[in-house]
Amino acid sequence: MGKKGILLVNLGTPDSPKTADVRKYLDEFLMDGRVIDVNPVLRTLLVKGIIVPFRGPKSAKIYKEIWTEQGSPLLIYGKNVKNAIADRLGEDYHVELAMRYQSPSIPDALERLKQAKVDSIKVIPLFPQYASASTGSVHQLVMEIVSQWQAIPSISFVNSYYDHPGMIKVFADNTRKYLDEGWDHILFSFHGVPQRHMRKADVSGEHCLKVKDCCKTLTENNKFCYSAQCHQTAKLIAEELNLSDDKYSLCFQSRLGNDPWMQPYTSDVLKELAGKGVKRILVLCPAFVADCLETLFEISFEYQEEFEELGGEKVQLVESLNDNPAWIDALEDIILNKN
Ligand SMILES: C=CC1=C(C)c2cc3[nH]c(cc4nc(cc5[nH]c(cc1n2)c(C)c5CCC(=O)O)C(CCC(=O)O)=C4C)c(C)c3C=C
Ligand SMILES: [Fe+2]
Ligand SMILES: [Fe+2]
Repeated sequence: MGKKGILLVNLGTPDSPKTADVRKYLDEFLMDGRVIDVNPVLRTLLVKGIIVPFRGPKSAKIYKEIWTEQGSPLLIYGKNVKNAIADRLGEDYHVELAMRYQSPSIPDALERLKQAKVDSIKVIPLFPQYASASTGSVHQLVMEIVSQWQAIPSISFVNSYYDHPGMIKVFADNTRKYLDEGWDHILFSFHGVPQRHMRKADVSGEHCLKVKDCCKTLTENNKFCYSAQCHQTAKLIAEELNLSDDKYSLCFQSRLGNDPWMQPYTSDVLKELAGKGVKRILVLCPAFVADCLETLFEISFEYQEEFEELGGEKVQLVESLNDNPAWIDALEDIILNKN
């Protein structure tokens, strides 16, 4: 019998923080029709004509701030997790790590699984919540590639694990370490997506952004809604920490462009909290399994600065799952038990 193939996939990061590499990364990322989901001509004009030329140098500056001697944190944690889970699963498994954009690429990782003559492939996106722009894009590309193979092995795709008890517990345990430092409020800041993506993911066509508080609870109608899955993750972590409803709130960061994104925006919530006299905020980012530009810079630097200007004092990031051994336990359970 051959081995079982496991393909772990995260979003991607530039090969280096040089402007040319950041532009290459942004170009591949934002030309994805599941990310900028407008007609191809408009997308090409927007991405190649405006976003990449102007955002490239700005993003490169930020990447330089978070870059380490070993490279981009997102990739370093990805490699550590891949090695740890491969050790854990042992001889019967062949584990590969890929990035949806840039390297290591999905085509190369799939080729290695093919060369290893695996009997099956299980695709595990490193995104706890399903979004068309993240998990959907990974699954689409894997399907496109594997559909061209002569011999197609058994293949399965994990949609999400927003409520996995082991994962929830790692976020909660990471938070507990800070709790006795006296925080006025706890924020769950998730990466946002445009509201248009929420409408498209509504399998009923009658729920998301149409019903009051549409995504605050998870139902049959919104089970693939990224926002509903984010709310559920936050609720479960809050329950694990025994937080009362008034002690925490949820918000969405990283908006790009002028279209409305999922709300409330993190910046607006910071403004509101500062207005109420809140001084010290603890922030969790449970859309990310690893610390990356969005947490290390956006939360710890940009939102810290914004909050200070509003009269606040401290925005403290709770570290992500990274290569925490308890996360490896949870991931092992996801690999072995999730369909
Ligand atoms: C958690 C899952 C993610 C979703 C969903 C997602 C959607 C999404 N993102 C952009 C635009 C950008 N995102 C950027 C960085 C980035 N995004 C995610 C994850 C999700 N994005 C991660 C893990 C990262 C960090 C990568 C790293 O190298 O550390 C960036 C690049 C940085 C910047 O210039 O700000 C952009 C741009 C859109 C438009 C979108 C959905 C439509
Ligand atoms: Fe993003
Ligand atoms: Fe929804």
